[in-house]
Amino acid sequence: MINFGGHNGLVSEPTQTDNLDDLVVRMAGVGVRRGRNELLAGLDWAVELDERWVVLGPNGAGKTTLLRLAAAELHPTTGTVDLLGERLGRVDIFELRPRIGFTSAALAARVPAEEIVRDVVVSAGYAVLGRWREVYDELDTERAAELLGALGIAHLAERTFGTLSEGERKRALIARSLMTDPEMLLLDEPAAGLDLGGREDLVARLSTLALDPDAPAMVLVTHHVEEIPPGFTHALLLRDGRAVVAGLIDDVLTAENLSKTFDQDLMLERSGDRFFARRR
Ligand SMILES: Nc1ncnc2c1ncn2[C@@H]1O[C@H](COP(=O)(O)OP(=O)(O)OP(=O)(O)O)[C@@H](O)[C@H]1O
Repeated sequence: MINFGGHNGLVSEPTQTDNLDDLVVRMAGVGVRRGRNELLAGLDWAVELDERWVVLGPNGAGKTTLLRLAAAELHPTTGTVDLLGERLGRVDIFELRPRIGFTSAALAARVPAEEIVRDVVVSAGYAVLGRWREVYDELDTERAAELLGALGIAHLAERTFGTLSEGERKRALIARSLMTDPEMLLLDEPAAGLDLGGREDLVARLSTLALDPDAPAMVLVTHHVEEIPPGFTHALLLRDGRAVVAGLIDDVLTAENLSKTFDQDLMLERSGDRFFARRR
């Protein structure tokens, strides 16, 4: 079990009046435009502290753009984005970012191949990447070891990042994203490129995390319903930069909604707490 420092425990029992304090993401009327392209449009979305969201949609739907907004990497062209109670545009993003864990293929590509895995993880606490000559605090080094253990790759701590398999890299970067004990964890296609065993292992580990009441709020982007870890509570389906539907996973994940989102006649099956989809 990972020690999350208990920041969730500091929050008082939610009541109707302080519900707003529990919002880790609030987007209102959000649009992102680049030239003539509307990457996102008219998006209203809120994520609460104890929620685990999956964002599903076809290629080009705007999923990564949405996650980059939630990671304070991007500003909206229209509308407002509040993250952890702070309004984007009014807050110092360098203070905000350590409170948000983020993994993506873009981040993986920026890790120098010769970086030692333990340093990839521990350097997150210092908001750096590829600066392995930092002198790290012993407690931070211990936490990095604990996180690598929780993700099943403690034995790879001394290896260089470049020698890891795709699946091992993903796990190392998830460990890194948890290093700062973030209040929100954003995962952009964490299972992309993994073989069946690697995917199943990652889904199981993310499920353990999702079911841990002390874990941060989570948002996971994927193209595949098979990659939804048990314990995820909500889903947002995106198509052409717009929300098709959003809400509790059991209400949102239907064959009809998936068919609308992916513009195909799809069947959806549920086996236990996992989902499977195919063309009708
Ligand atoms: N800087 C840009 N200028 C113009 N168009 C852009 C820019 N960045 C992204 N886009 C377009 O915006 C759309 C949404 O991109 P985004 O990466 O958010 O989609 P996605 O749902 O994550 O896609 P994928 O599943 O393929 O990763 C795409 O059509 C993309 O080509």
